[in-house]
Amino acid sequence: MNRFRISTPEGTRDLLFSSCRALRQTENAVRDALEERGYSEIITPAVEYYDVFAQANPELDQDQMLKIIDKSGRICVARPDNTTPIARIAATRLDDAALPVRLYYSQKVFRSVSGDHGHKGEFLQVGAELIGADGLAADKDILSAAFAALSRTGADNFRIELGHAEIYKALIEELGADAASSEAIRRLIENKSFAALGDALQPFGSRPAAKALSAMPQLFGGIEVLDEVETLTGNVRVLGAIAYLRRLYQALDEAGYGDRIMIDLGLVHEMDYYTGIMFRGYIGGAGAAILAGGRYNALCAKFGRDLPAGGFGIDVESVAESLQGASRPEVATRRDTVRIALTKGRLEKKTLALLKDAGYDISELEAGTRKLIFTLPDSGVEIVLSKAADVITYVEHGVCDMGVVGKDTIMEKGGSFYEMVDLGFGRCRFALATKKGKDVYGGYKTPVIATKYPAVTKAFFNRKNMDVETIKIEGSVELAPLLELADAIVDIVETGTTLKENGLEVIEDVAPISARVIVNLASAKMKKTAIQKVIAELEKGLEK
Ligand SMILES: Nc1ncnc2c1ncn2[C@@H]1O[C@H](COP(=O)(O)OP(=O)(O)OP(=O)(O)O)[C@@H](O)[C@H]1O
Ligand SMILES: O=P(O)(O)OC[C@H]1O[C@H](OP(=O)(O)OP(=O)(O)O)[C@H](O)[C@@H]1O
Repeated sequence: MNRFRISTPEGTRDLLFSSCRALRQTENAVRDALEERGYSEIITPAVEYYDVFAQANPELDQDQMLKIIDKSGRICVARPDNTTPIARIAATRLDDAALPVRLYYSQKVFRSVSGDHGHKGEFLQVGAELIGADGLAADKDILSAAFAALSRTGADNFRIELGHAEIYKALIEELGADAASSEAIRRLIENKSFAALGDALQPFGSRPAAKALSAMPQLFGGIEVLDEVETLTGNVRVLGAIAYLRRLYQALDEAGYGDRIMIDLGLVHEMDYYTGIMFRGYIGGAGAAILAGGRYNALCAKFGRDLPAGGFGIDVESVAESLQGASRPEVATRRDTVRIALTKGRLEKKTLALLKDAGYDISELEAGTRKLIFTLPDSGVEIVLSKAADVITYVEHGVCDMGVVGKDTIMEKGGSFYEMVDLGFGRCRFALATKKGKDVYGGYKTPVIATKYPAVTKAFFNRKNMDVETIKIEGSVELAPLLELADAIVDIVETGTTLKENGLEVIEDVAPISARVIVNLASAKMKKTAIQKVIAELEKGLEK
């Protein structure tokens, strides 16, 4: 263990001096705002039984829970979420308390993260829960607390967006899709993948629910979005949810928060958890939501007491970091710039040609220098050149607002971002290939598959219910079966020339590939107009 004596575990870090002061200042501001609104603090154990989270909140990914085995062999987890233990307490220890009860917490949550991604494995959350109350007044109470808490931190550029769980639920039920298609459609709405969503809804023809669902990824922005949806569907549950959001907006506007409210009707994650309004908060300089909350009327019942409830949690560390950075001049510039990460190599030329067609001055990029960051004159656009996987990293962390990257890299690396446009160039495919005439599936031996894309390969064979052994190869993967290291390969095939010239052949196609535009989750909201403009210009170039 000597090796690890000077480092901290993946996703954790020490905070010293000014960072501590900034964090505590933000934390205390949020706490004060909640105390003033009548919320009382509770503290729950840092370690709880796994069952608390597994049964109550199946949305929490068990891979991401940091597990600990106690002396009796029972599985415990470092608290991955603050709301679930509070629901446990509300349903059990507070059964004779007068309702509603307003609770708040200021404590860490923990996640098991893999190395080198820069994802946090522990963060301090301050949040509030209003338990035993339902309806407009209760939702207004919770959201007002969220607005008041963020205002109290001194942040001047934050927004909270509202959505409603009922909208997707009602439309997908009206559509009558099976469970697998419903989940595929939900994912595409969540990722704002307009084009792919259109394809997934194709089999449902011109059904009104299909039309309304296909518009969902685009239904975000100001309050006018609510008018739009009313022209798209006559579904009474959806119209009820829209009318409710309108009333809630009005109530919050009267309380002085109208300017800070955005709408996103494509908020569809954690569907079985949220039962009514859902909301997310964003702040300039943070690449992800810094606040998340909503109504979860079914949670307390999982602990034996049926109580309506709603609440939110704020990632105070990200808020503090954003506030600390806000005074730097480059941060102010970033607010008005759209920074695009381009994949160097095959995809670069075509993307630059599209930008040039759209009227951007790319002469500095054409000059063939070794520079990596370019400001396109008089456009508010910056270009960053990077390797494919890094495009995702930069966009995910919000240091670039958008990126152009192949679907192959997206499938292999995953991550949290919107995949907004299929640019249609850089076309190729993932395929399973082997030496001519070889039977990869024959016999009882576990097949060995060489690939640059182990995650894609495992997912492919998983869908086939087959166990394979993968070996990661960095390039010219075709060598592996020729050298008898592997039975087959999963690799990119474009013309098929490389396979042919090496005596290999495709056994099966795995997935089609093309270049995609990805957008950072916070930038999509905070810089919507500027980003939509760039996207529209790229798309216009494609039509030519
Ligand atoms: N024949 C092809 N081989 C590989 N990628 C292709 C091909 N045709 C299109 N592409 C797309 O181009 C993207 C970039 O490919 P490129 O080879 O330029 O980068 P890379 O594979 O990351 O680089 P390197 O070859 O240096 O590892 C791929 O991610 C893929 O989406
Ligand atoms: O079907 P084709 O048109 O022959 O193209 C496919 C080949 O191109 C890619 O390799 P690349 O040239 O990027 O080299 P790499 O293997 O080092 O990534 C891919 O990995 C295949 O080897």
